[in-house]
Amino acid sequence: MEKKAIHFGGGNIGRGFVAEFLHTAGFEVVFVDVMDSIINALQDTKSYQVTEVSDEGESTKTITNYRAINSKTHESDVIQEIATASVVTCAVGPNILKFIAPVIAKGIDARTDATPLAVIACENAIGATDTLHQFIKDNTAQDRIGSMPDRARFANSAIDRIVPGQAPDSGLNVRIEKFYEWAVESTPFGEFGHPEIPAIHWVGNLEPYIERKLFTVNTGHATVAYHGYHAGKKTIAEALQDSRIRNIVRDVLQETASLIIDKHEISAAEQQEYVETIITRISNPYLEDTVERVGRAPMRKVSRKERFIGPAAQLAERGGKFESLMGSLEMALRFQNVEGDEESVELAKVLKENAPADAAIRLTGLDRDHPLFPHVVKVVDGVQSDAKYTARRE
Ligand SMILES: NC(=O)c1ccc[n+]([C@@H]2O[C@H](COP(=O)([O-])OP(=O)(O)OC[C@H]3O[C@@H](n4cnc5c(N)ncnc54)[C@H](O)[C@@H]3O)[C@@H](O)[C@H]2O)c1
Ligand SMILES: O=P(O)(O)OC[C@@H](O)[C@@H](O)[C@H](O)[C@H](O)CO
Repeated sequence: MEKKAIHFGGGNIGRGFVAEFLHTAGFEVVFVDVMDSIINALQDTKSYQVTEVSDEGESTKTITNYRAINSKTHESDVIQEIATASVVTCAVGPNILKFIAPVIAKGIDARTDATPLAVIACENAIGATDTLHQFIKDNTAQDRIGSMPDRARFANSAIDRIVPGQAPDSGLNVRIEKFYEWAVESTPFGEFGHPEIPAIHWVGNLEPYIERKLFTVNTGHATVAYHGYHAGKKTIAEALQDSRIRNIVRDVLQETASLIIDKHEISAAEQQEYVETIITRISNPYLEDTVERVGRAPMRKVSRKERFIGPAAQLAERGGKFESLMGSLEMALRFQNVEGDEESVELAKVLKENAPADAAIRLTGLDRDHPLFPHVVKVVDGVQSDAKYTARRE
């Protein structure tokens, strides 16, 4: 029987990463999305192309063997597909997990197969599958929760590949970088074993992988985006041509490197090599990745476990340096009222309506007695007091 995977989110990383590797592993991929244009395009085509772009040139793969369902209008079809699939993945954004959980819960509940479904959330967030799992439990009858491991197993993942926004005329085709890394926990599958997906690096302990990725790739990327946005740069590659921004990124990544080396027993030389690879990757001029895409959703990005506060809080607890991370935080807080970015509008409102300490708590989730807290309050106060922003507060 053909293996079937249900993938939520037919966007950039969904089509350009997850579906590509599921397809290569021999799965039929059933995309689930809520956007009519994507569903219609997937239903009307038999293939799309994924093109890797680098200074070595371009290389194109054709993705076939997929279907697509709109969960807004065809929920019972999605439940049926999940009930008979081997894998469920998603790449919808961490804030959307609560919305996809009810239908996944119903699909899991309807399963009769002896092998549990493998559920892997592919989001930029620590413990995204755990978060989804909790939402699924919240949507499952109490007397069915104990036996859920017979029907589904949940594994966290760390996913890395830069997929920028695509040109408006590109249709379903995706231009991406060549590099990729997909690390997934193997232990949740127990005696059943993990699904066979060659692109996945199966690991016993995911924490070093996800922290290293989020606190290097995404901390660096977001730092360039926010500093670049304020310097009037259009793309990440353009921002990195500015030596001031390049130096800032290096300083920030030195701070997070000290945490990663200290906490995860990764050698200084290995981390240095990783940092150099990341700087080269995000400098890739062929990707045309905009500062708005990389800076998107600033409230998520300044939250407790995320790319700035996550490492800075741990560094503060360990007596490490985090000044440059506070500089990135400041620039993130100035990413306000950006067209098309709802969180940037909400961020402006929170900063306008709250005293510094209250805004700091609301935005970062830090406790008042955390050693990082006074430093964050100072940054918030500085942004609120800035003449440009004071005008908006009155
Ligand atoms: N783009 C990258 O470089 C990259 C790399 C690694 C990880 N990620 C992560 O992958 C996730 C998706 O990012 P992206 O860049 O592909 O974003 P995207 O906006 O291109 O894709 C998200 C997709 O999810 C769909 N969606 C929204 N609500 C939904 C719902 N309720 N049910 C089903 N589908 C729904 C959207 O319609 C869209 O097609 C994010 O968590 C991001 O951090 C992105
Ligand atoms: O997807 P976000 O909004 O969490 O972060 C924006 C980018 O940093 C991100 O999408 C990277 O391109 C990706 O994480 C690279 O693996």
